[in-house]
Amino acid sequence: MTLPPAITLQGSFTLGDTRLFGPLSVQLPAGQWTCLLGPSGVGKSTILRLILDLSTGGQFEGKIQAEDGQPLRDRISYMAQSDLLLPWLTVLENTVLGARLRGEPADLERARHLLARVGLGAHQDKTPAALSGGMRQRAALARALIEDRPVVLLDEPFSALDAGTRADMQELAAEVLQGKTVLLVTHDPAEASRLGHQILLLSPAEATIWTPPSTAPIRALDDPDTLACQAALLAHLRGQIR
Ligand SMILES: Nc1ncnc2c1ncn2[C@@H]1O[C@H](COP(=O)(O)OP(=O)(O)OP(=O)(O)O)[C@@H](O)[C@H]1O
Repeated sequence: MTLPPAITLQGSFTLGDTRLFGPLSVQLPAGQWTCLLGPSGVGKSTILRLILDLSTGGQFEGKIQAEDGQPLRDRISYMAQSDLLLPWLTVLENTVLGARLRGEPADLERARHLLARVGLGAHQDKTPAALSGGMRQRAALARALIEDRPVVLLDEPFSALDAGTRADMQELAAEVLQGKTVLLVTHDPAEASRLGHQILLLSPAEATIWTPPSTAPIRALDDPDTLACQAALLAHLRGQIR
């Protein structure tokens, strides 16, 4: 595996005749978690799709590059907002789908281990239709975590989970993805305050840096600085949409 690179995105994005965001500059530090927040529809998922070089329905003018100058293609693991599980495969088969699509041997032992860690050990032979929404999201998380890629893009990966499970999955993701360059889209100020080495607030005009707590992630849920960051961030976001 190559070392996790820093990534820069500079430019503007237009949908039809309307500029959605930019010109802006986003820097993702190497080997760190960046949490991206912003109002619904501002273009957070679009930024992930641009980094992935997937279709967006719009036009991007600018550049996206890894600091090491190497292509990002084949170095990214992605968890989309919808789970994208294949309905005819079991949970275990969905977890190793990436290897299967690449024609590589599947690491079933690691897949089973990760499924146990996300609480789906007893459900690995079921199809997605037999799972709840939160269980499907955890299956999609296991599929993203099993890919040993230096860059990881997560689009609201914990949004369907109950509070306790969400905290557990944040801790698991922080452990498994330690040292990788991670971009996490979230609407949750508590999540960003807990997980972010860097917190970015996206608006149509710019991406601004919100100062995270001075301690290293992952931070304790009851850490006073983390709670203060969460409260201040929420107040700011509420002010933005009023
Ligand atoms: N494939 C597409 N074709 C055309 N327009 C699209 C497409 N995908 C997204 N859009 C539009 O692009 C804009 C930004 O969408 P995007 O999903 O990036 O926002 P977001 O900030 O992630 O929103 P949310 O927080 O609600 O998930 C929205 O106006 C959306 O309707």
